[in-house]
Amino acid sequence: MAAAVPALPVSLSGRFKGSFAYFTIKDRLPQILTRVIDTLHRHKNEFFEEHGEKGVEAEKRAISFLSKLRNELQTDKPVTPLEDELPDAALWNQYLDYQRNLSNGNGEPSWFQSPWLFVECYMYRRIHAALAQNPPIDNFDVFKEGKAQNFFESQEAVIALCTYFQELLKNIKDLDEKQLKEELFKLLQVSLWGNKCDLSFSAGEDSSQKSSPLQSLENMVPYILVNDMEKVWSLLVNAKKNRTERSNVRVDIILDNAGFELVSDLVLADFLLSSKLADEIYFHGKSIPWYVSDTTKHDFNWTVKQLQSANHMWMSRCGINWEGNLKKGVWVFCDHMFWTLPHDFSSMGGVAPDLYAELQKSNLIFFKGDLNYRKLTGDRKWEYSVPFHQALNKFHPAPLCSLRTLKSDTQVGLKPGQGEQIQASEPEWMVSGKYGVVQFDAGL
Ligand SMILES: O=P(O)(O)OC[C@@]1(O)O[C@H](CO)[C@@H](O)[C@@H]1O
Ligand SMILES: [Mn+2]
Repeated sequence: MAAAVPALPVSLSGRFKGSFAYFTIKDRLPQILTRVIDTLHRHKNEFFEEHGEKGVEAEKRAISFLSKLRNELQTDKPVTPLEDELPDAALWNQYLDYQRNLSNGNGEPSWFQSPWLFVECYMYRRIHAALAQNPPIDNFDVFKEGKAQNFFESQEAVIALCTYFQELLKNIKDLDEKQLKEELFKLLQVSLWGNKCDLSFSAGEDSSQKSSPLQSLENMVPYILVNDMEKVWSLLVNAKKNRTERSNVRVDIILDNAGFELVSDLVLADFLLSSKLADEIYFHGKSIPWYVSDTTKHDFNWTVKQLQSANHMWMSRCGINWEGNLKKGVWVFCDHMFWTLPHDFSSMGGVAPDLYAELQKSNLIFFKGDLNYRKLTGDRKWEYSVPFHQALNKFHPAPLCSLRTLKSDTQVGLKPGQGEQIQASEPEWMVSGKYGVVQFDAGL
């Protein structure tokens, strides 16, 4: 007889009063909406100058749509179908129907009763609709200023990282395997801790990298709760050894935040190419503004341009090399609608088979950040010691590795008792961003 498939644990949700999801929906999401409304107010003159009265009217309509949204959220109203005609609207509405069926007559899906992942994604999709439906301001990214500010405030850390990296490049050809591995580990950690710098967590408050990103790495090792860096190294070294002329080693990076985190990911990607551990890197960003600080194509290109034209030799050297990588096609930026749908990744094969097939071509996929971790593991109340492979729930396009600082209360793959022990002395350990994981799954 086939072994019974264990039922999935319940989804995190605002219905659990006092949980992190509850506080996020109650406090942080309305705060984010208020900031978005303020941003539009502040740009009123600009809209007028650019588009005349039409621009101001569009701004007013967007603001009233967003105020209505904030009210629906705060009074726990049912989640309503999307009424716009954007390309993903039908998929969203199908997903809402699916949630209706799940609630099994227990009322309509609503902000505090439905899964947190669903309603939080839905809020960002409605913010997008507020703008996209209102030309001529339909291309305005309400989060752009914050992302740029985060980048500029991290300037010193960016300089420190670019300088370190350009020094490293000078003698990268002479490094033996042990030294290469050490450098990989350093840059993996910089990219991991770079994930502290997201803006939805702080509801848009300053969250830039102030100190040198390389200095304190050693002191932070004890905070890496699952550390699979050795596995990442073995995979890359073996892929390199087995590589033939026709089989390139391909690494994919599912990006998270713009600002310092993105720079740390680009440095990691450059290292993988320059060390010949990989031949090509595919970056995956968001096709609409998302979770305040996530990287869109515009943010990606803007960042490379900023580095290129920086008034600092090593920063601009990085930017010039990266632009070159994009031109040569050894770096590729992609976006896909799936990344901004509410589905967790176990449904990618069904909902976005083209994206799943694309990821299957990869030798190794890095998933950056907390939201990607939530989507990898379905955003559920897992026991801490459940194996990562099990929580992935059949999502295995290729070997993958999550680089994530803990900013939401879900975590798997810990040793028995490990989570409980930290919980006893630090009740905020899962949501403070102080802990991180480098968590690998080999796939099949
Ligand atoms: O994915 P990221 O940028 O690391 O984090 C996104 C995030 O701040 O947004 C949610 C809170 O609203 C949490 O899941 C998470 O902490
Ligand atoms: Mn993010």
